[in-house]
Amino acid sequence: MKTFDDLFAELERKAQDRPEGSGTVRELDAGVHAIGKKIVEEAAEVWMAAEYESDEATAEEISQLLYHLQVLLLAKGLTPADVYRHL
Ligand SMILES: N=c1c2ncn([C@@H]3O[C@H](COP(=O)(O)OP(=O)(O)OP(=O)(O)O)[C@@H](O)[C@H]3O)c2ncn1[C@@H]1O[C@H](COP(=O)(O)O)[C@@H](O)[C@H]1O
Repeated sequence: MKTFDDLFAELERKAQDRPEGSGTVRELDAGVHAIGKKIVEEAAEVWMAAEYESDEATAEEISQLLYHLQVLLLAKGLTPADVYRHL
């Protein structure tokens, strides 16, 4: 099972190697403004799923929100350690 840190390591490699067809590369190229909009959209989907959908659907929406937050970390040159420091 993939963890938060596993996913971040994978996305760092994608950002570096820029493989064809990577959604992460596409999103990084779109920039912080576009990534921020995805985060807001996914956060709303988490809220709606939690109120009106199943636990499984909620977990899936949370995974997508975490993914987009990680893309924002990469776009800003931050790492999970920069976040963990504040937890
Ligand atoms: N975990 C994710 C992940 N979660 C969410 N997403 C993206 O976020 C979108 C969210 O889905 P929605 O249901 O909101 O879809 P949507 O609004 O129709 O999406 P778009 O039109 O914006 O693509 C998905 O279409 C994906 O583009 C993800 N994209 C990639 N990953 C993982 O990231 C890694 C690298 O992916 P690539 O860079 O694409 O190779 C792989 O391990 C992937 O599994």
